[in-house]
Amino acid sequence: MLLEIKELSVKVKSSGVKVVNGINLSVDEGEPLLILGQSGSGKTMICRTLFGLTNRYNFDVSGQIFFEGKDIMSADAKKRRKLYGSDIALIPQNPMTSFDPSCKLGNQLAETYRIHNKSSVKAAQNAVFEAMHRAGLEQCKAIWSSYPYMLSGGMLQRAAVAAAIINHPKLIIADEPTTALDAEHRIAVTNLLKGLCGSAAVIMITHDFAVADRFGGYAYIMKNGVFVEQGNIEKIIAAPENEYTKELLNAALLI
Ligand SMILES: Nc1ncnc2c1ncn2[C@@H]1O[C@H](COP(=O)(O)OP(=O)(O)OP(=O)(O)O)[C@@H](O)[C@H]1O
Repeated sequence: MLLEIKELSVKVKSSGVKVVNGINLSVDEGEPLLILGQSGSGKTMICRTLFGLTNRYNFDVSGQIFFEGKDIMSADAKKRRKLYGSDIALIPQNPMTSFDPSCKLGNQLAETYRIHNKSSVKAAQNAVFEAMHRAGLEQCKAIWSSYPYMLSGGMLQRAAVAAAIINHPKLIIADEPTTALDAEHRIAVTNLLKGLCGSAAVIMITHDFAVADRFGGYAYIMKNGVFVEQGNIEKIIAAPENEYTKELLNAALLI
């Protein structure tokens, strides 16, 4: 087992609302996993908790998150910093806001590599080109010298994938990575992430059943902070059991 989440809850202190309410989830090495649900169901909050991004002044977090058998929620900040960006990587929703607009992409990717590896500038550059290549980016030298605004949304999301895979993570969490993309790039980025499974476990967070269907694997359907249905995505799409899943599927067919 690579990742195991046990009885995870996140309560908003000001309102007392549990936006994540006692969820359990596990993922094995190299496996794809889906978390599906409408906007506001709590998908991103799981992600934020995994990365230690739930501010303790605003949220009460309880439960356990084990990565390779070790509880990362009780690990000290130094150990967690070592994990994030190396063994556990995030692909954020909007590539336009995930990079520093004032810094060339090559330098940003090289920095991601050098934070976790003591390396020469040349070795970092090679690692960047290799990651760009694996993320399906061509003309790596031109992209290295580009600022984020110079790339299309699809290319920039591939650059975000390159940043995520540059340190060969064991777990990639992709938080709605296709939402900001047009249909063609949605398919390409979904295929790209699917292709990374095997070398890494990939958790795909999405509200899009077409993306989920293409990605495949075991799926958790989330509503109001709880998982209302889980199982293989093909089976869920063919014969959803929960009313909410049926509503989501019907809505997807209407779009
Ligand atoms: N800083 C915050 N303070 C209070 N409530 C919050 C805060 N951030 C998120 N929430 C609430 O937590 C719930 C879950 O939000 P979350 O962002 O996890 O949803 P989501 O399923 O990822 O939606 P989306 O697909 O739109 O990203 C929502 O009801 C949201 O209003």
